[in-house]
Amino acid sequence: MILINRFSHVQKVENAFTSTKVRWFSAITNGASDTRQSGRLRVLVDMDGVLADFEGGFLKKFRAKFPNDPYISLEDRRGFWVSTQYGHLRSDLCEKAISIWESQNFFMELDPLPGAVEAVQQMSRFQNTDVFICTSPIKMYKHCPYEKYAWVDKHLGSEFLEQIILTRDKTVVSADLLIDDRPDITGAESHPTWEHILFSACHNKHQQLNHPIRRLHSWSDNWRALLDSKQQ
Ligand SMILES: Cc1cn([C@H]2C[C@H](O)[C@@H](COP(=O)(O)O)O2)c(=O)[nH]c1=O
Ligand SMILES: [Mg+2]
Repeated sequence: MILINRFSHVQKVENAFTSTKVRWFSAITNGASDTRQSGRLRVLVDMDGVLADFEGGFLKKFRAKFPNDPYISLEDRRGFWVSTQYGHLRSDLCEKAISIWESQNFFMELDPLPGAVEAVQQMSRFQNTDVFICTSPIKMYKHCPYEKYAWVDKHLGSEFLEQIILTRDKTVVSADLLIDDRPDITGAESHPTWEHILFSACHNKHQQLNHPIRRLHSWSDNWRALLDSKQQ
């Protein structure tokens, strides 16, 4: 009898855990209708290249660490992957580039992009609007995930630590808008719920996109109008 009772207790805990997991999972993966039904607008804001100056920080540290090697100015940057373009410049530069963002303090010391902190703070104070910072960590996890949290704490405040989503697949996160500088955002979900707003960056500003996509040219651009356009 005691054994049976113990078993049923374990079962209950397991069932509760499973149903919590299912609810949590569906909250993350369900369609836009969920966020709109709640009457709230959900906005995902990318970090590298949107809030934090990844490209500027990279170039400064690359030139300091490898002063005798060639580099690519921000004017000449093309394509999302810095490592790929440096690899084309000279094959050993790909690894050297990677060593920069794998170093301690790289992510922590990135400067905020002009107007980024103010825009996100204002956006998060809008009525019926939830803002999340949605960012992909590098696979070398020794410093990057910690430093991304520390960066948000430093520049946006500890209350924003609740709003961080670290994922290497943004397509499975449900929202109305994703503001991101990467032109091709793909993943397990072929029909993400969000509309991708391409944030202009040195690497994408010349790019002609073959699918219709709205751009935000900088944080001085009219991001409020983009949010308004998604309000029901
Ligand atoms: C340019 C570049 C970036 N990465 C890494 C650095 C960041 O962790 C992610 C980009 O994240 P986001 O959320 O899409 O902004 O990618 C990289 O590994 N190699 C590169 O060349
Ligand atoms: Mg980015």
